[in-house]
Amino acid sequence: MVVLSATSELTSPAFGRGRYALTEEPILAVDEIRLAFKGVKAIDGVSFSVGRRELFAIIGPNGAGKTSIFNVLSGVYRPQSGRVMFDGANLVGHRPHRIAAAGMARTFQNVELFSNLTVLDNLLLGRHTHLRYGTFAAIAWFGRARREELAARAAVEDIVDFLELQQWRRLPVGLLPYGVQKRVELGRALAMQPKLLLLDEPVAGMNLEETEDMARFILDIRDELNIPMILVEHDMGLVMDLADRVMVLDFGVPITTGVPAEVQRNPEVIRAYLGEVAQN
Ligand SMILES: Nc1ncnc2c1ncn2[C@@H]1O[C@H](COP(=O)(O)OP(=O)(O)OP(=O)(O)O)[C@@H](O)[C@H]1O
Repeated sequence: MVVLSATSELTSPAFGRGRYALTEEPILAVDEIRLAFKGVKAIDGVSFSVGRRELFAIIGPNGAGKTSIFNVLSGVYRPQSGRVMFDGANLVGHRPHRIAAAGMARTFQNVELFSNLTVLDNLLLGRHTHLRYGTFAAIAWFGRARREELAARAAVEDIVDFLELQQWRRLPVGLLPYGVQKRVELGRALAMQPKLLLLDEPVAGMNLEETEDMARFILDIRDELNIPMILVEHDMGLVMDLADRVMVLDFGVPITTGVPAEVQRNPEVIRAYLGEVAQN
């Protein structure tokens, strides 16, 4: 597995002021969001921002509010208060499909693909948010419809190459090993040409080899495709190796946010989270 040292990158001239340079407007700025379910405070005043080249991780014990944050960002839940500025616009109150079309793509804890469709068709469905032709043009198959369809197919083939899915491209997704299905799901999110990618436990249930492959693809997405990401993941080794910064949540409240080396040393984090893991 590639091991990144976020601290050395921050001081490296190659990254200037770091991946979350304050001079650059962040792709995402979350301001004081709160969400409660019948008195249960799932998110209790959370603020953070994500830089345009950053891999930002959110960790915390079960029930800390990680998935709820993803659900607020992607429009599944509407927070009772707070703002979610995405590329300069407040997303609160927008429906999930509008947020996806604005450039926020998401993968899920459980594989959510059409298992009877091939890898290529699943990826083409991800691309669907970018097709702008109407029904008449689609039926007549001319002009813009044809051009856009050809562009979509070319983009999907690029993703197949990038994620090394060639050998499975014409097979139904349901027949593929779990680790490959998770990769196809990642591909479908990439097909949306996202400005920000939300990865919800991308290596959950994977064996070591599949985890290492996924870690490599995540780094390539950041470094070659220049797509910023938010990673929610229970695999601490993966988070500490990959993330530029980590936010630690406990009971819906951030305990700390910083580069992995700092976060790992924070006594409150050790007590609230890492300590708990160490005892298990
Ligand atoms: N739809 C819901 N209705 C009621 N309570 C909910 C709902 N969704 C989440 N919660 C509660 O909100 C809190 C945060 O849950 P959330 O799923 O966001 O945590 P998490 O950090 O993602 O946990 P895990 O690591 O187990 O996935 C928990 O107390 C949970 O029970």
